[in-house]
Amino acid sequence: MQTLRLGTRGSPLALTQAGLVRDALVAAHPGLSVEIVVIRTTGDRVQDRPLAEIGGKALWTKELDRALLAGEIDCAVHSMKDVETVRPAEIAIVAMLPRADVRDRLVGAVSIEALPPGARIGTSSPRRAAQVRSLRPDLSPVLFRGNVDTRLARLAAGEAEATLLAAAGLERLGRDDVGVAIPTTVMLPAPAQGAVGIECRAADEDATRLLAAIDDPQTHACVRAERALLAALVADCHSPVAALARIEGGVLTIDATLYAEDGSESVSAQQAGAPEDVGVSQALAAKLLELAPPAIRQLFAG
Ligand SMILES: NCc1[nH]cc(CCC(=O)O)c1CC(=O)O
Repeated sequence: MQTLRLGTRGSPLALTQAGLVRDALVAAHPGLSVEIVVIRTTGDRVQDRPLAEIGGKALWTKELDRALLAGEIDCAVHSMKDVETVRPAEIAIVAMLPRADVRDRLVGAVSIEALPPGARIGTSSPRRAAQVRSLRPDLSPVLFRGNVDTRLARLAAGEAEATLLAAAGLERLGRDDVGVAIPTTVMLPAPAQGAVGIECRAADEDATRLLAAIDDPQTHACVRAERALLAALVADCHSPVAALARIEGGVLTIDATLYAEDGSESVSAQQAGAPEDVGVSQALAAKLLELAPPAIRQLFAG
């Protein structure tokens, strides 16, 4: 019997997502054995500082990349939202599970408008901080890191009046009773939010074939377009950028908003085209940068 070693981070959400991938693989390939291998990452170790300070990039992927390239695992599961835009050439993103709810959930109030004046919002996301301040300049973002349970505990301990969490993570942890979903028209999500991706070594034909069977092409095309936008903006998961693609009638439409860090300014645009055409995202990036005031433009495109 063939065994596939599936690398993952060790957080409760990562382990749940790895379980979903294993179940999908076993359903697609009866007789395949999938071994889940937990790899500890820098992002999991250091929880008390903003991500950008710890060295910024590759916090969640570096150790998994190393294990993959060293042959200790055959594939790696990631929340696509946390995967850097530029990946090593030897590693290929082969498959994505069907996307979960892409929205953010507000925990602590029924809506952003309902929050008391000056309320503290626990988040470590520059996007969420800018978005709440663009909606309510009186609100004050405070640094909140750690996994979902840690953040909810810090909220319960009174360290903030509210926090924002991805609906996808809450749902996968069976916590969809927590908070209220904010419509994407009010708060556009992070690029790739709600998508779980699986990578393998680009040269590994066996793993590529096994993983291809569980790929959701619609999710993959939308997330590819959102990531191509980040690449064209020279942005990453620490940039105040929101983007969401959808496919309807064979046409991919992508919406995006760039923010000034304090949320005082923002610029939004939309672009549509063929799902496989990265030119759609590149055209959108060009449009956004052209419309952006200097305070926003300086944050992007290098
Ligand atoms: N950066 C942390 C992170 N990465 C992926 C998710 C949730 C799951 C997802 O968006 O796919 C979260 C937590 C959150 O934003 O609430």
